[in-house]
Amino acid sequence: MESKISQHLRRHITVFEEVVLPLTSDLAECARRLCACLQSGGKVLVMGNGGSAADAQHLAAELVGRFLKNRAALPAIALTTDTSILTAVGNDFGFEQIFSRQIEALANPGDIVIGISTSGQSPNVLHAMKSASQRGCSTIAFSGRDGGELVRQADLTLNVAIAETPHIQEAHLTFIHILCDLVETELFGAD
Ligand SMILES: O=C(CO)[C@@H](O)[C@H](O)[C@H](O)[C@H](O)COP(=O)(O)O
Ligand SMILES: [Zn+2]
Repeated sequence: MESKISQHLRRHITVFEEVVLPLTSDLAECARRLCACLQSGGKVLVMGNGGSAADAQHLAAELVGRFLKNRAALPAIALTTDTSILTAVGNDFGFEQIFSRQIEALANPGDIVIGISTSGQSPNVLHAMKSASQRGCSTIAFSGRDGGELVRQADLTLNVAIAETPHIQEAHLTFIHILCDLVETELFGAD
């Protein structure tokens, strides 16, 4: 058991050193776009499946509530939480439309739409990113492996180019914390 634990932790460290650290300037660009969007009255819409749905909710919670600072609420919506919408749209229109339908209902030009997918191939995320672009939103992908179709659709991509889903997800969660930290500091100042 101990060897399995150290194996996971060693791989985590390697991934962060070799794959995540080189994404520093992309993360900074992502933070700049989020700040510009929020400063001009836009909002953030975020989605993903499974563990990435949890990540989407984590990001929205830290923007609406707080990351570390007590400050004004920031507008962010996870498209993964309303089970009535998800079941009605999934049942009546198809699972690939559960996020795109909400984009059609909620997204305005200038909003940022973030799609989180470790494979970059989930049809419901791809469909929503397409709808977002058509509505004049800026799109950001958190992806993995070769980025899949998602990176071809997104305006900006943070791709964790490894094969293991759990390690990709661990990197995505770190992106979320770094971005919340940068947005909070840029918009509300360092303490
Ligand atoms: O968390 C995990 C595996 O670590 C799973 O729940 C995983 O998120 C699900 O299989 C998702 O459906 C995968 O979707 P995606 O990341 O390829 O878009
Ligand atoms: Zn997981």
